[in-house]
Amino acid sequence: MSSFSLKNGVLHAEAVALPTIAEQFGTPAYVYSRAALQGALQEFLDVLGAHPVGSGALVCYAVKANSNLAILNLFARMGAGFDIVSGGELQRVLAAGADPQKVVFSGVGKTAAEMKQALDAGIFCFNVESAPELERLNEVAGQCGKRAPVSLRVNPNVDPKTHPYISTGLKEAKFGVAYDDALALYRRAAALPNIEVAGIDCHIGSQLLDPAPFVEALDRVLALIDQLTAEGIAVHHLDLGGGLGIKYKDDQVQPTVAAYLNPLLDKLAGRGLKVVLEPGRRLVGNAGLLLTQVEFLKPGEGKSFAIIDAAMNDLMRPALYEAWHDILPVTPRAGESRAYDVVGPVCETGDFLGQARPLCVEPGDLLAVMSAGAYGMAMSSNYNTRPRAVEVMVDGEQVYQIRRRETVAELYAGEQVLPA
Ligand SMILES: Cc1ncc(COP(=O)(O)O)c(C=O)c1O
Ligand SMILES: N[C@@H](CCCC[NH3+])C(=O)O
Repeated sequence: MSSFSLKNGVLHAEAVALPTIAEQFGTPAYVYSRAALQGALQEFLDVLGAHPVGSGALVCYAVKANSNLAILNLFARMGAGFDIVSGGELQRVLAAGADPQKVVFSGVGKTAAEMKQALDAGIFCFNVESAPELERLNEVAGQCGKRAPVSLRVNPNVDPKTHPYISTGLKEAKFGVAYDDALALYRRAAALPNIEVAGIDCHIGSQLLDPAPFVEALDRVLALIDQLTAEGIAVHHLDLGGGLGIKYKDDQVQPTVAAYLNPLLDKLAGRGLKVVLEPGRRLVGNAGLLLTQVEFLKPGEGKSFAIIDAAMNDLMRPALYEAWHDILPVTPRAGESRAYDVVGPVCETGDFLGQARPLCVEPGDLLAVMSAGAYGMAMSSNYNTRPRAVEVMVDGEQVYQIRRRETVAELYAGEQVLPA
């Protein structure tokens, strides 16, 4: 299912031609498809709904992947919960209409203020990532006169076989509690007066295209659950994290949600655990593209550059991870193509969105940087005093602006010069 396709030689988002969007909103622009967003979440809901273990499961969208209110609101309306990693994200999801009882709070550095904020909101669970965090949470909950529901994020030491920068479940990662320490920390949690052991959590990394490591991680977590049960420490839910990958490149195969989830759900039969999932990228990644215009061409002997009006500040994944995003001409030309490095105006050699891409383009042409819905806008910055791009959502023939383009004045509005 692609919501972005060529119609009469022009790339469309659903029923809307991308040049129309460029004319109305300018470039660079993030363009999302409502149908693709909802379809991606629905795939999870369908698989869960069809499995006996999946009823009562909670899909907590990982807000970090794309935190636009309109997207959060769409997911909330479909019954999703949210996985947050900051007080800011909590405020966002509540503003978007989230049910706090469907919010889980992950992250290695929760401040006391963030803990209080989440306790006051009445979130579903804190995914605790270290011993000192557990102690702090106990203290803050005591001050608030509450008991904090807790899962320990257990690090199963499984290799997710993904990019090292986005793998999180290995022993050497900063995330989670080491597998071998988890039992002792659960004992401590069970003994603390203001902590209520609620569940267990694990997340092994991002952009996994092979479901096997998820199964391996689950086996390790289940062994731990058995040890906990033997000690009389009951966990009621199992949070399997996010991490399911998407297809960025033609030669990649994107596993179906069923292929990923069913083997996991099968293993949980008869255990009576509520399942929680935290997908991020999979729900939004292929539902968004970055629309940009070619400013100049710099053909050369060695390298040729297509200089576009989007840059690493808009989409930093290529610069940060050498991540590959498909770059498509919006109105493909007939003619000979040349290998271009597609680069932005930012003053960094690493400011590229693609390298050696065969393209037949002219200045003024529009390009679509595909699969940019996840960790695109969310990781954008104002480097080089570049206002962040506009975001629009296409729904059939309608286009809605869901975040306006920033103005330069907004970028320095909080700054102040010294008195004369
Ligand atoms: C704790 C946690 N949950 C969920 C996610 C979402 O991951 P993804 O976007 O790969 O599904 C992440 C990011 O890797 C994470 O750190
Ligand atoms: N930002 C990363 C993924 C990090 C996942 C968050 N733990 C990416 O763009 O691929």
